[in-house]
Amino acid sequence: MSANPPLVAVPADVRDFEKYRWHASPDTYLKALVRVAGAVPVIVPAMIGEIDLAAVLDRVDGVLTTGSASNVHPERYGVEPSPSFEPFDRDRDALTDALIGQSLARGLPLLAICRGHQELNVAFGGTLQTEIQELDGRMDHRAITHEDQRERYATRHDVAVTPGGLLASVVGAGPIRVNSLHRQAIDRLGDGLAVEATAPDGTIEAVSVRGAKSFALGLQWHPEFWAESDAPSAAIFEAFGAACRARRDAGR
Ligand SMILES: N[C@@H](CCC(=O)NCCCC(=O)O)C(=O)O
Repeated sequence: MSANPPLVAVPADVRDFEKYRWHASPDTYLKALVRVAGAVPVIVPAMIGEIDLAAVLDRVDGVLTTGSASNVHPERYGVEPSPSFEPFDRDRDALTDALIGQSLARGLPLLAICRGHQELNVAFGGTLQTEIQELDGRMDHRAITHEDQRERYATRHDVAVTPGGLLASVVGAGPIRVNSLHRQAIDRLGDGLAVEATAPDGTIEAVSVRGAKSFALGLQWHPEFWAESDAPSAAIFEAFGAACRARRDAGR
């Protein structure tokens, strides 16, 4: 561990188990931040309204929003809720919406993964589709059923990388092979976002924030899972870590 590592805020998911309510994040994201980005994650409880988020953002050098089995509540993008959009985590929705807006306004680096990528689109006024595997011409982007997470997170399809974009500057011209564990996807792209990668069925797989003051990338896939062994996944976490170090060096 290097001296004075950058600190990265990670919004917690809220889960009920073992008779307690937990505010927690999967360790795959935390390990990729520590081991590949060279950063220290700081898990932020999903208690917006009770915590001073500005005071947290004063002290961190970047934000990473994780994937999750829960979905952004459709009311956030103007769609009537129905069971096909469940499960929800409305406390996380509220936290990530504020974190994304405030971190970008401050010029903090942002890496938004899977649910986080969908949250980024909604934060910019975009919408999501649910059960995309049931739509004409679309692939099945869901995880396979398997006990072994390495099988669930095995790479499934290529993505075409937009030439000249932020992602291309990190992973090269592509295409790159990615994993896929989602049933929702971007429908209408948020104003102010740029498409950075697409799947063969047209699914928007990566976005960046136009005119962002720092690194700001959303990815529908999961580079965290293979960040220690897959070159494009490592490059993404290394680039995010470098942006966080630059932010730290510039003064919080
Ligand atoms: N719930 C959303 C986002 C998908 C996501 O973040 N997946 C993370 C992995 C969850 C798992 O272990 O299956 C969607 O389904 O689109």
